[in-house]
Amino acid sequence: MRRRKIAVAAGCCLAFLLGTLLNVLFIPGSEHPPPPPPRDGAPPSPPGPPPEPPEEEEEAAAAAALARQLQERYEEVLRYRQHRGAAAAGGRRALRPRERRLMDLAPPRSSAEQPRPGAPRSRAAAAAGQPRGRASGELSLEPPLLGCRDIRDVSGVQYLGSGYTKAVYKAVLNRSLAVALKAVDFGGHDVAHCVRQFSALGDCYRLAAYKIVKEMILLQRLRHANVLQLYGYCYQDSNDIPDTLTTITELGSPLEMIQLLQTSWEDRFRICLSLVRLLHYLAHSPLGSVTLLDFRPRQFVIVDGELKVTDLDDASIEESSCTSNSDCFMEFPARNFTLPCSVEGRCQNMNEKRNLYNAYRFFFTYLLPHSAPSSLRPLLDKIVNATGELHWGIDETAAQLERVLNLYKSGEYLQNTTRIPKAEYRRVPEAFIPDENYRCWPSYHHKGCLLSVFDVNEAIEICDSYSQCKAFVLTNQTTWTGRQLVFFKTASNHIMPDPDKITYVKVTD
Ligand SMILES: Nc1ncnc2c1ncn2[C@@H]1O[C@H](COP(=O)(O)OP(=O)(O)OP(=O)(O)O)[C@@H](O)[C@H]1O
Repeated sequence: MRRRKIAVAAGCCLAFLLGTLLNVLFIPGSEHPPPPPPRDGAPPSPPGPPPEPPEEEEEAAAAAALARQLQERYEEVLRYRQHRGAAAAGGRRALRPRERRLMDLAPPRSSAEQPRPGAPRSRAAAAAGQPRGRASGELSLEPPLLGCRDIRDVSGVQYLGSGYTKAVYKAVLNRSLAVALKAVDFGGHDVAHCVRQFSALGDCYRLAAYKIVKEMILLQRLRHANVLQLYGYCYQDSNDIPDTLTTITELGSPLEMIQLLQTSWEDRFRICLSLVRLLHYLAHSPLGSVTLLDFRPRQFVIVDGELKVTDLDDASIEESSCTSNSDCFMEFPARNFTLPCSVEGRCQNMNEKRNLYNAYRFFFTYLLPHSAPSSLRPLLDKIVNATGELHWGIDETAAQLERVLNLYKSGEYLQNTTRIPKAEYRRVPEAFIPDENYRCWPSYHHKGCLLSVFDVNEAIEICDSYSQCKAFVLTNQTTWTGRQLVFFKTASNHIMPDPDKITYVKVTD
């Protein structure tokens, strides 16, 4: 079972986090980075010297444990950097300078892997502007790549959030581009816990920074509309630690479930659809089937109404090995599943199914059926039930959600409903009613009743069903599905000219 993460209370650590980040951001990187500090986690000495006193033995054991963890994280990062096929076929190839830099956090194992003292620090940045071909195993950050110089003079720095390992800030670059800056949270649980255990800030920083390197590699390799975009990165010395890493990514807003529950079905459906498109991509990704081991809503952000995954440090491509079905046991708080063990000794589609069940329990049950158009309810209920029972894989689930989208966009979902208007309406072209608003739910406008409709008949149907509705105004604005936004009004006493709008006034009740 995965460890339970402890959220860092934003307020209490804000000052410290901000200080840390500002240090990271504003201490200019030297052109010649110092060699890495000596590792605290040196392996225990080979047999020969006289036995050490117990305290020193304990220290050596702790150092060895930390070195092991560093080595494991380093190897994990390598696995993600190298394409699976390439790793199996060709072994390791020489690293290009930019990749070299990314792997500078590696625990040195041989002289060949040691970061070279005196190597120009700005190498990665200098190479950054040049396009690179995409080869398997390559971490090529394509232009426009942002780097240290871009975040040296930022404005509007604002704390956004933090978790177990990282702290995230909003910043405006060049007074124009708002981005998210992510760095290891020195005050976070991960570093604090490690320092308590090993008293080695430098190596504890590195251990945590591997998570950012892994995330950065995955953001780079998993290219999809619902994966947050990586804009660049910066290595700078900070807090006596050389080469602290800050990533620069697309900015989103944290996903607030309570807020989402108050939005229109159309917008909630968009979140579910973007999640399913993401999971479909992850199941068939260039790295193999990727599972998100930490699937809480806080691992996602919203960008222009679309859901995007931001936290990838807990993503995994390992498919569990098995000798029998009982090895393929998936445990969730309210349900357990046993998946079949394939003849190749792998739990079949476990990564995909884990994602899907988490999508069901964290998203679909809350967001999909609630206040959906009544004719779509049976299909939506079927999707919720099938994913809750893991009867479908991601391909079928994605196909069914796309079907819902088509029914909704094409207006086909309205065909089964009886559409006989109760009242008569007078059409007033190029006209608008500025006031006479009433509130309704879920409205796109906080003061008035602004809803999306497929066509004028649907608007009439809505106005007929509200006793306070006496008129409505078709705007020239549309939602993400192309539906028209309509203001519903309590009266039509003041009609104003507006070339982009059409008003309909109820003439009989
Ligand atoms: N690009 C972004 N735009 C806006 N907010 C973001 C962005 N990336 C992350 N956040 C916010 O910052 C928080 C912490 O980021 P992240 O999840 O990467 O850190 P973490 O330490 O791995 O967290 P956890 O322990 O929950 O896994 C997130 O919960 C999210 O709300």
